[in-house]
Amino acid sequence: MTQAPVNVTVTGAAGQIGYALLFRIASGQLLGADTPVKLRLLEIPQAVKAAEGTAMELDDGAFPLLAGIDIFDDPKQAFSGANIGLLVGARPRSKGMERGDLLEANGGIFKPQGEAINAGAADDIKVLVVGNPANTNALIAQSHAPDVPAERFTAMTRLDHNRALAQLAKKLGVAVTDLKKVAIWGNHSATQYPSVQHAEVNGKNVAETINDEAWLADTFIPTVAKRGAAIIEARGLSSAASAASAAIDHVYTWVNGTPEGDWTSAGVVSDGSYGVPEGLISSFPVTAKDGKYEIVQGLEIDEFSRPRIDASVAELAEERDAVRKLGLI
Ligand SMILES: NC(=O)c1ccc[n+]([C@@H]2O[C@H](COP(=O)([O-])OP(=O)(O)OC[C@H]3O[C@@H](n4cnc5c(N)ncnc54)[C@H](O)[C@@H]3O)[C@@H](O)[C@H]2O)c1
Ligand SMILES: O=C(O)C[C@H](O)C(=O)O
Repeated sequence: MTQAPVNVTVTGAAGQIGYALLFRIASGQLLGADTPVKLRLLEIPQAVKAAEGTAMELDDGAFPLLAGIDIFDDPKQAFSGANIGLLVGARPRSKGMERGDLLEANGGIFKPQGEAINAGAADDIKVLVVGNPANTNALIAQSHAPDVPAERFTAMTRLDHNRALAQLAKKLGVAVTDLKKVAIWGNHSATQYPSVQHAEVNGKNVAETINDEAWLADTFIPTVAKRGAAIIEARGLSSAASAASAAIDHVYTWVNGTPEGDWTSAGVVSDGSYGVPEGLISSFPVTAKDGKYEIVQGLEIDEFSRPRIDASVAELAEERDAVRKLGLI
């Protein structure tokens, strides 16, 4: 160990993503093999006992980098001193629940968590919201943390990015590492736009190499955009290990940077780039350097891409308007 432990707060710690995520954090995959971590787990009171069970298993892993585990049911305590916040716990949609009800229920979670981050997190706090609807939950939390730079709040679309890489690698018969500059635009929802407009396979344009616009429009895009629903249909539960893996990737890249000549995708606060209204937390192609995600600038957006980006961004604006109406932002 070469440095002081980093405090990582994980909400929804007793849930299925939490179970897949915590062991990878403890093993050093979130921040690197030289960085010890202290876990601060947040759960609702009814699930604290289950979180304690997971903590017992973490102890039993004898992870050299795991410097401590604390469990809370109070966001103020859980986020006190947090350097990284992984906001996984959210209210799932239940039978008969309308979209507005879901947004309101999640507002009740992400507003106090944003306030707690504002009140007590470390100055270098980085937040990743995984719990759905991730972009709008991130917006709610961010809007209640006025003292934290807005760009420290991000929403997860790395799972969508990874799904896009996997589908393209299969189609092209290449390794995922042969692909560069794939991008997810917009919302982490079925309206998202997984784009290959600028993507390269071993230095060649992906769309030209595939040479099949119908496959891109009618198979690739819906497969990626609806993959979450397909996993729920197949497993009877939403994606967990792949979501945890993507959360690890998102934070690792944020801290350690993107490779030269490539980018990744993340939901970040819009600065107005590409016609995305300023302040919305939308997915963009992003690079990471010196601990900051930045939107890739200056890309030409073609006629195929423009309406698809706009449609997903319009959905984000609707969600923002709905939570504004509910007084949540
Ligand atoms: N962004 C993505 O790519 C992505 C991918 C997969 C799943 N998700 C979302 O992640 C979320 C978690 O998924 P899961 O499968 O782990 O769900 P889960 O139901 O197994 O676990 C959620 C946990 O959150 C806890 N929780 C609820 N309210 C809380 C609060 N106020 N504070 C702390 N904990 C709270 C619950 O007690 C539960 O243990 C869901 O919203 C899911 O839709 C997002
Ligand atoms: O939980 C869901 O609704 C699906 C999840 O966001 C996913 O993309 O797998």
